[in-house]
Amino acid sequence: MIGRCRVKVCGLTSVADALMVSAAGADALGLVFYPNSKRYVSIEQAAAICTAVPPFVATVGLFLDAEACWVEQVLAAVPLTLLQFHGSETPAYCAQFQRPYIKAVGMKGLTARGGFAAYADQYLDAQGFLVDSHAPGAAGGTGEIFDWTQVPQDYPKPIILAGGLTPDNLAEAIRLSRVYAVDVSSGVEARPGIKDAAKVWAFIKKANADSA
Ligand SMILES: O=C(O)c1ccccc1N[C@@H]1O[C@H](COP(=O)(O)O)[C@@H](O)[C@H]1O
Repeated sequence: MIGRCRVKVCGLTSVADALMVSAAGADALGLVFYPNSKRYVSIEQAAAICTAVPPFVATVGLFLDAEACWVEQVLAAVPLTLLQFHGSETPAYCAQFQRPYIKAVGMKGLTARGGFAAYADQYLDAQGFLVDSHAPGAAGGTGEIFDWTQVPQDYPKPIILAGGLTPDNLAEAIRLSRVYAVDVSSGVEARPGIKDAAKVWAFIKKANADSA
């Protein structure tokens, strides 16, 4: 990692939380379009959030093994900057929307760094890879950490670290992983889908202090 570690805060469900997280200095906000999630947002809520966020804060739509027509429906109504595919979506599936995207990679079981590269290399047009704690092929968003020393160090595309990050463990996570960005959801919540302002500010302050 060179320079500041960027921060994505995921699982926003209200305009008020989106504005608070933006004011705290987040680079990106995540909106979960996976209907089984406790952080699921409707198209109407998501459109209101995207309209309200200030310039230069990216909006990221998270999908998990969604029907392509659901992704298209969201894209038609919500001005998203980036897509995040968090399931077992194939490279062809991810590419079909012709939008910038990141692919989540489950690190559990991918113990060798070569395993990561063999998987990630298939997604030729991905903008980057989000490494999370789930097993390959399993659903992510478990709130668990994994062995941060296994985060790929020399992969040629940006790596985003996710999974169980909190204001308390972030410094160690950044030190060991040296990633381009971190992504947090449950670690800065008061309860699922509702962010805790003090935790959000503490998390972003730590990210700024412990990178560069
Ligand atoms: O947030 C969810 O509900 C979710 C559901 C299904 C897949 C991913 C989900 N969230 C993403 O999971 C990682 C880790 O989150 P956490 O910080 O451990 O709670 C992150 O990328 C979230 O965006």
